[in-house]
Amino acid sequence: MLLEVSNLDISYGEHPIVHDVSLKLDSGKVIAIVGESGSGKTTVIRAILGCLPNEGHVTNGKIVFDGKNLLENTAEEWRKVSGKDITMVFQASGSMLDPIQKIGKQFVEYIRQHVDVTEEDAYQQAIAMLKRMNLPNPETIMDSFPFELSGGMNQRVGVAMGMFFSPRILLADEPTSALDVTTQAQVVEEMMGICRDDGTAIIIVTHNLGVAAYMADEIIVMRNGHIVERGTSDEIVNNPKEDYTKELLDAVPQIGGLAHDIYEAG
Ligand SMILES: Nc1ncnc2c1ncn2[C@@H]1O[C@H](COP(=O)(O)OP(=O)(O)OP(=O)(O)O)[C@@H](O)[C@H]1O
Repeated sequence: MLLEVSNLDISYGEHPIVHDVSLKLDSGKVIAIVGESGSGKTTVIRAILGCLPNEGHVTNGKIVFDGKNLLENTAEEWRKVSGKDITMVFQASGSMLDPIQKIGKQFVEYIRQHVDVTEEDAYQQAIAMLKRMNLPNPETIMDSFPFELSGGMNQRVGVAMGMFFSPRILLADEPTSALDVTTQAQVVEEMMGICRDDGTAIIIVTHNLGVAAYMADEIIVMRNGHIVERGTSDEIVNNPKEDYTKELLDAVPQIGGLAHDIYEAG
């Protein structure tokens, strides 16, 4: 088992937010965590990456990655794992990219933080990764500021950085939410293609049950910090047990009528 999260409780300050969350993830598999805003989805994946905000802390449970409980990691051990073995693509790619630095400078620095390569090598490798994300004219992109690119392009840059080290686990926090439906589908497709090639496992956090059903082997439904239902995409979309899950499915028109169609297509 690549990742095993058991009985995780998380608080912000004195307030318990996430209760008794468990999940198991094998290499190459995809789990989607869905649920309404504030249900605790992002908090769970931030805990897995060891990047809860200051006041956030795990109060109970284990996060075992590759046989080791990450919660016992020293700061140095976390640094080695996060950004390389476990990476995160953020909601708005903008939040990952510095708005006042060119993409190329950021990408090259990111690479050189983790591996000892020359600037030129890092540059060439970054270009190759942008090509894998189907970005046209990667040299021009490297020479651009984030605000000079479209949302879809920034998103692809974020995914390219997140995938650069062929992480064992990619944590994707609504990686497509800022994009229109067609671009969403393309970016998801590209991200999954690279993950399949590299054997990367994914945990994706999303409001979009269409995206979840299309991508995921397992869907976990969260509400108020609790897991209320879980199952295969087929089970959740075609045979939901909980009223809450049914409500999320009923919201499908709001997500473009995609859930069923996309699942059938997938
Ligand atoms: N830094 C923080 N300090 C205090 N409370 C927080 C903090 N971040 C999140 N929370 C609270 O934790 C709860 C869960 O938030 P979280 O962001 O994990 O939910 P989410 O399901 O990912 O929501 P969304 O879909 O809107 O991103 C919310 O009630 C939120 O107000």
